[in-house]
Amino acid sequence: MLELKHVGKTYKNGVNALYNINLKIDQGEFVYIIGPTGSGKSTLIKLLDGEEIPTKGKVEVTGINVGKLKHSKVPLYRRNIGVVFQDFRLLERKTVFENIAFALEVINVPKERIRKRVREVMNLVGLDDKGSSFPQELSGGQQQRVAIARAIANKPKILIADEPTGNLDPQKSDEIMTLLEKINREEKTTILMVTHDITLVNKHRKRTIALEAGHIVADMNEGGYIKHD
Ligand SMILES: Nc1ncnc2c1ncn2[C@@H]1O[C@H](COP(=O)(O)OP(=O)(O)OP(=O)(O)O)[C@@H](O)[C@H]1O
Repeated sequence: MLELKHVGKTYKNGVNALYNINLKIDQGEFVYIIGPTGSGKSTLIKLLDGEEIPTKGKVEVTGINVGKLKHSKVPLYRRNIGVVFQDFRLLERKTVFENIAFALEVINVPKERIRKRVREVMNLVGLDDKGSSFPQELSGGQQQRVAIARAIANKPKILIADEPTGNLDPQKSDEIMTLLEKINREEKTTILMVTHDITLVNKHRKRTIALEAGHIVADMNEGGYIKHD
């Protein structure tokens, strides 16, 4: 479902961010991407969502050659991918319900379907009773749940979670992991999670891809990565 073949990325300023990356991720996998700062994790994600174009090789996602997509086709392609960030990025003036609904409104989903799906994902993330709350009225963990609900509302094939637990305490981080595992299981979403949280990686063991200075230095099926930045 996702394949990188001999992918290299050199930015315009001459920085080499990735070298000869070969990687295959199957539908339904849950994969961690770890590595020290500057190792190329964000670049890898940007190549997947079409924000950046590889300077070498081929990035293929759901059969689409992402690096060759026309600019005008990128928004439609991105509907395949949901993204969650460390800092939640919710719309402060909209309620929880509206935040999630908005993601569907912008892609012209009919109103009735929006209502149904928003209720469904609010239930999935355990926030049935928070529809009319505003983001500031929620805890960090709850805000991240809303961001996750919004990211999966249109049933993307891939969910990219970029340090989703970076702003949360260990217990809340654990709960978010459990939620992501449930989404992976129930919605069959392929999940790529970038993280610095080695405790989580060691506790919720999964395939773990480690980057260092633009190279894949390890790809471990059962995780259990013990190394410090
Ligand atoms: N837009 C850009 N232009 C030029 N160089 C860039 C750009 N984005 C990233 N880089 C460089 O590419 C390399 C990889 O950066 P990247 O952001 O992918 O690392 P990262 O692993 O995501 O780091 P972090 O954990 O700090 O987010 C770094 O040397 C960085 O300075």
